[in-house]
Amino acid sequence: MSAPGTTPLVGIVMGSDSDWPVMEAAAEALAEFEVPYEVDVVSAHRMPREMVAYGEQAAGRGLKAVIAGAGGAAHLPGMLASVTPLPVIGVPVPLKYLDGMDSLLSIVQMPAGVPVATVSVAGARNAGLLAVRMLAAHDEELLARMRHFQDELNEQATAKGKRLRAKVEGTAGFGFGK
Ligand SMILES: Nc1c(C(=O)O)ncn1[C@@H]1O[C@H](COP(=O)(O)O)[C@@H](O)[C@H]1O
Repeated sequence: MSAPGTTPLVGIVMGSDSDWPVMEAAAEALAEFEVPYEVDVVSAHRMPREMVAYGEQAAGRGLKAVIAGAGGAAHLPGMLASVTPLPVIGVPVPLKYLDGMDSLLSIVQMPAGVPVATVSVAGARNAGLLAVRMLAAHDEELLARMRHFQDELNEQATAKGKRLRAKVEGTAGFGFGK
């Protein structure tokens, strides 16, 4: 899936459609920055030949980064990283057992030479934002939008401090955000 008439720049893939409720946040982050993306199910375990083909063709199709999410024995991100020269961002998807620790450790502990940028368990939004930053390194307009986004985060955090001080002290007391 990608917006009509646009070439996807980021591929969001996952081991199963059951990962979508977690992975959707990556798509939302990319959409906020109007970065075209595609989504698909690509499992290293269940469809290894298609997984290899996806990884091998990703750069040639114009993708600049791949976000790969999987749960349990999450080999998908690492296997994709082994067949594409593109940056791969891994999202550990938490399942019913082990709270995502299994996915996290499967993704994060890659052998030297095959990097996967692992985000937190269920951290798909950060995966999307990291992909935006990667693209922004070569795109001044996107860089400006990321700076604006960071300024907004700063304002929101400052407002939280102000609200908390007002609640605890009765008035907005001393603080950085005063
Ligand atoms: N970890 C992997 C891989 C893989 O790494 O290739 N393929 C599927 N899966 C994971 O299996 C879980 C259960 O999948 P089902 O819900 O389809 O049974 C999902 O979280 C998926 O990412």
